[in-house]
Amino acid sequence: MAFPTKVKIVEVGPRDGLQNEKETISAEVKIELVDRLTDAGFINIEAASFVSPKWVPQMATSTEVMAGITRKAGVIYSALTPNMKGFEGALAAKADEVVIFGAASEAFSQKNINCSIAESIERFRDVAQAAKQHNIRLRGSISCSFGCPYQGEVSPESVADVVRRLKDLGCDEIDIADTIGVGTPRHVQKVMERAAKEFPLAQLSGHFHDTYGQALANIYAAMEVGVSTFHSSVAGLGGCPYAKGATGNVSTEDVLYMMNGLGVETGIDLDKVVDAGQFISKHLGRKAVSRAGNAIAAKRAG
Ligand SMILES: CC(C)(COP(=O)([O-])OP(=O)([O-])OC[C@H]1O[C@@H](n2cnc3c(N)ncnc32)[C@H](O)[C@@H]1OP(=O)([O-])[O-])[C@@H](O)C(=O)NCCC(=O)NCCSC(=O)C[C@@](C)(O)CC(=O)[O-]
Repeated sequence: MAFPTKVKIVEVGPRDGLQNEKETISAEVKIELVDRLTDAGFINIEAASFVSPKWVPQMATSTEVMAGITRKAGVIYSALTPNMKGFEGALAAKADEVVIFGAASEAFSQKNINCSIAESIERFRDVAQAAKQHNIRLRGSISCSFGCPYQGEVSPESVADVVRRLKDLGCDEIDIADTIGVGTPRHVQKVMERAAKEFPLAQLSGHFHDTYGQALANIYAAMEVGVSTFHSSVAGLGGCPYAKGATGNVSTEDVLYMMNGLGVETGIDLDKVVDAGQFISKHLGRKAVSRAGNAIAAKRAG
């Protein structure tokens, strides 16, 4: 498989990045963040999550955020929808894509969405049908594809099994997620190649957290086997509420810096992403978790 010359970067900072923040972030700040990211050129931004506010309080403003953002034609604004209640919220908020999120680990499925993998697929079936009826794009996400904080090892076969089930539900894209950032490059290639036997490689994406500092290497390794869609988070925001110790997604600024150096097209303006990263980091009162973002900001400051 040829090394991609062009990649799609899905910006997940406004959802995955912010969902774990303890202090409530106002809808206005989230809206400004999404608008800055739209202006930077992303064609897919994960902006909201229609989950129980008791489970993830930070996402309770999702309706306001979706209503307040300035949408650009052609940009897909995605929202997480674990069940029909979530789907109804996303539909009312005019999400362009809904995300059903399961896991390759039974233990994580229980902790994250309070049901087994098989039960989750049944819940997702209704969401998938509704999404198709309303012509809304459907994405599936598979947590713990490289390891689980509760059960440890996760086999490529377990990932492939969930990929097959999500494919049967009609997903347009499927994310292979390293929730706790334990994957390493050869492992990533093995899992991606196995997943690609079940679902077209062009519609698979890599969602890497950088907990063990492997995310950029893992992205490069996934590109070597032909994966061309990746998730990242501005300023390296994030951490999963149900994966203790998990740090943020790989930082978007770092990914873009690497892609620019490789001459791989992204369509995204790195300088504007650095600005967005500095904006949200300032708001959160801490430094961005992005080597490239902080280096560029420091260079600009002289
Ligand atoms: C899935 C549920 C809802 C099941 O939770 P449950 O308790 O089993 O659900 P339930 O159907 O029994 O409902 C219980 C209560 O929740 C309400 N409820 C039920 N559904 C909704 C909804 N959609 N929106 C708002 N409220 C909802 C429902 O109305 C009821 O309210 P009550 O009567 O007690 O007042 C719950 O477990 C949940 O919300 N979990 C959140 C999980 C989550 O958001 N995790 C983080 C995102 S996943 C992630 O970050 C990983 C990813 C995608 O990034 C990839 C990776 O890196 O791994």
